[in-house]
Amino acid sequence: MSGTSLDGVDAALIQTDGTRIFRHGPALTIPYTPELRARLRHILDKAPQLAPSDPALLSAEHELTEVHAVAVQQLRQMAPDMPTDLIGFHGQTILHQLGRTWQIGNAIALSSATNLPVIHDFRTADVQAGGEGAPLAPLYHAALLHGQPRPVAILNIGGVANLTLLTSKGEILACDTGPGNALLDDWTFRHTGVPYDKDGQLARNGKVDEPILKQLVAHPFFSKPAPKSLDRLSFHTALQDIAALSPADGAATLVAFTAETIARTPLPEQPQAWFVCGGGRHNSAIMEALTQQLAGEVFPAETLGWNGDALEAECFGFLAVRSLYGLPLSLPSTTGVPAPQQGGRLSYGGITPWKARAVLNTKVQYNIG
Ligand SMILES: Nc1ncnc2c1ncn2[C@@H]1O[C@H](COP(=O)(O)OP(=O)(O)OP(=O)(O)O)[C@@H](O)[C@H]1O
Ligand SMILES: CC(=O)N[C@H]1[C@@H]2OC[C@@H](O2)[C@@H](O)[C@@H]1O[C@H](C)C(=O)O
Repeated sequence: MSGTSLDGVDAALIQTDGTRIFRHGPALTIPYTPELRARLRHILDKAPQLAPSDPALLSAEHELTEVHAVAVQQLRQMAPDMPTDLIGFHGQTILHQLGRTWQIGNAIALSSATNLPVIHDFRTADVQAGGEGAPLAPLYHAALLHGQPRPVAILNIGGVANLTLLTSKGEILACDTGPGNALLDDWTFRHTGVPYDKDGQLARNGKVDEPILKQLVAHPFFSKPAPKSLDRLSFHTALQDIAALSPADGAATLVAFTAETIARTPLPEQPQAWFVCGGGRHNSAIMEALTQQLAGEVFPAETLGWNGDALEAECFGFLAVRSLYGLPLSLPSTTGVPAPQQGGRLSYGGITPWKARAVLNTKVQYNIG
């Protein structure tokens, strides 16, 4: 998984049948080099005008696929007792708009490099069926929350923030809530040259500009009921709105923007507990703002023994298995798709047919023609 923060590749091993989670294996992160991050950022800015054959795009895609291959190799070395059957490869989202979602990453090259089947392109089927194509983590979140007192939520604060609510009746409701860390990252980088506001230090020294915050949260997206999704750049104009503020006041205002839009998300029930994953939970300014604003208790994902930096990567392993079994990846209540939707595509580059067949035959009882 390489998320919208563009900070690098998160990889995790998981043992699952796509419904139950048998074992959380090791996880790791390989940061993108500042140079690759800058190139990806540039590609993201230009994505609506880019052709899939654009040389800069292909070269970045090649490089990020190599980082994924290294991540897989390192993970396998970390857990020699956990045989790896399948890779779930999300790729890097460079564009996400109504009716169009675009992740880059070369699944055939990853399969060739690792000698494993790869499931990728998780979002297209949902979008083609009329869904938002995101968020896709909710079915994994629901599996993780199995047995927890309800209503309960998982909140992911990545570049964009998204939540999954498991209602008292056990329904799974999900949406993107608004910005996570991405605006704060861009603002911090612009003013300090470092890629993110470590532990919220910059934001803590600032004061929220209430009139600007009021104007930012008035956007109709925030009062729209779930499901709904966002692009990394969806609220990027906020950086112009706060341009005249000091670096610290701007950071404080962006932290409040993230927390307040999470708290404002219209939900049928308020969760009694929120388990927070994603890099934003390391930002104590965000966590404190959430604790103040949310009715339920706020905990880092680690409270339940999870690795909050690995959940998204684990999710795409889980979804890869669901894809292989033909189980839905999304529901009307998670992406707005009209009916539960399968998804994902399988690539196996360079794998011998007999190995591919062996893997698939043990995983699904079906004939490969
Ligand atoms: N110690 C820290 N202090 C403050 N913020 C941090 C810290 N560590 C990570 N972050 C934030 O977390 C971000 C990375 O989060 P994460 O890896 O969950 O995002 P992502 O998976 O790329 O995004 P998305 O979930 O939107 O796809 C960093 O860009 C940074 O803003
Ligand atoms: C299009 C896309 O890549 N969206 C990401 C992004 O990052 C967080 C949020 O926005 C979420 O909707 C999604 O990622 C997670 C993994 C998801 O699909 O659940």
